[in-house]
This record gives sequence, structure tokens and C-alpha cells, in this order.
Amino acid sequence: MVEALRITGVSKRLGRNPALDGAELTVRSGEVYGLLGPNGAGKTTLMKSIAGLLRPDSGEITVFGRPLSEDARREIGTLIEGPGVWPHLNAREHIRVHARLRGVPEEWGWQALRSLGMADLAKRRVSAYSLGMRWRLGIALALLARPRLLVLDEPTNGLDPVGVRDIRELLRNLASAGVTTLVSSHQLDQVARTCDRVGVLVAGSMAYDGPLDGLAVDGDLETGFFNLVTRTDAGVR
Ligand SMILES: Nc1ncnc2c1ncn2[C@@H]1O[C@H](COP(=O)(O)OP(=O)(O)OP(=O)(O)O)[C@@H](O)[C@H]1O
Repeated sequence: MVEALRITGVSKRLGRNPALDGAELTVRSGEVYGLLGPNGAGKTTLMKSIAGLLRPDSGEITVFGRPLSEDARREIGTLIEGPGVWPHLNAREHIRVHARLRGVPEEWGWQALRSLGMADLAKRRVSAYSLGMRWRLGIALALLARPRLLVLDEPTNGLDPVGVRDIRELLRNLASAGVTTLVSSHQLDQVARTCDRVGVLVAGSMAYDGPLDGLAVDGDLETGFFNLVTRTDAGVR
């Protein structure tokens, strides 16, 4: 099976310390992969590198077997560091702009909006949205060009329990349809319920990359995570 994403020895220095220090992980096609790690571990830096927003100092990133290039990036939908929406525009206008930028039919955007339960809000300005609605719009925009790989940085931040459940179901449904997701999160209970495999970044390096069972202790992901992070002396960076 072709791997959706392979990260090999990726390093990136930001400021004085390496934000990524030889990070390695593999995401298989069609799975939901949870990226965990303490604050400052390098999760966002890794996701930005995959999205092409940062250029690693060294290492290799391949997407569906191809090195990252403009073409390969068309396969990726991203939501990194917040929903990235414009307050004075409504959802319909967001769809229009993004569809045009990516050269895809607006209808794809409408389908993505519907899948997030947002179709009724299409004419309302984003400035009148709740935080949860902004996140949903951000995810709809990440889905708009029908990516084969979704990269989501803490997509359930600020969502209420119904919103968190909806995103969980959305990611599982997408996985059933063959869409691969790399998702970062600090919500270990949600990760345990959503992800097939997980990776733990500690101080820019992978401390774990494998099945949930291999990290959990007696079925408890939180205990396994704490044990690992304490052992590797992560600290907050
Ligand atoms: N623009 C920057 N300039 C200097 N250092 C930075 C910059 N952005 C991030 N860093 C540092 O790089 C390291 C990794 O940060 P990153 O945001 O990738 O971590 P993270 O795992 O996403 O953290 P969190 O869980 O808090 O979102 C941290 O030590 C952070 O302080």
C-alpha cells in the first residue's frame, strides 16, 4: 500500500533551538493518525513543513510516494493555527474565493459546507459566527478541493462536545471514503476514540510512532503518554 505521508529525518531550527530534530513518521493511506506531544514539541512546525509554509533545513517529506512539490501539495488540505477566515465575508464568499484560487467547482465547497452542517449559515458574515462555527468553516475550506490527505492542527480547539463528536465522526467517515488525516491534538480521550495510529513528538523528535495499543498502558492512552513524556524529559519549550 502506498504511504500517504512519510517524514524522514526532518529538522528545522526556529530561533535558538531546533523546533524539529530529525522527526520521522509514516502515515498510511486511509488512516487517521494522531500527532501528540507537549506544548512546543514541534507539531505545528511539522504540519507547516508538510503544508509548504516552512521549508525544513534538512530531511525529506513525501506525499503518496512523491516528494513535496506544488503538484503533490494539491493532494493536501490543511487547517493550521486556526481557521484562517475573513470576518467581513460570509461562508458563500469564502467558498467562492477558495474554489477560484484552487481551480475547483464551487459545488465541491457547498458539499464540504453541508458535511460540516454549515449550509444554513452560508449568507451570514463570519464576524457573527461562534468559535465553533469558524472552526467548521475552516475545516470545510480544508476539504473544499477534495484532498487525499488532510492535515489538521488541533481542529477541535474551542468546540463544544457536540462539535467535537461531529469532527470525530467526520474524520472516521472520511477515512472510510479513503481520505487520510494527520491530526494534532492535546485531547487524548478524543485521540483514543478517533485515531488508528499515533505519533508522539518530544522536543522535535519522535518518541513514539505506532498503534494506539503500543502506547496505551492497560488501555489507557493518558498513562502511556505521561510515562513516555516523563521518561524523555520533555519540559515545556
Ligand atoms: N517563529 C518562531 N520563532 C522562534 N521559535 C519558534 C517559532 N515558532 C515556534 N518556535 C519554537 O519552536 C518550537 C516548536 O513549536 P511548535 O509551535 O511547532 O510546537 P507545538 O508542538 O505545535 O506546540 P503547541 O502544542 O503549544 O501548539 C517551540 O520551542 C517554539 O517555541
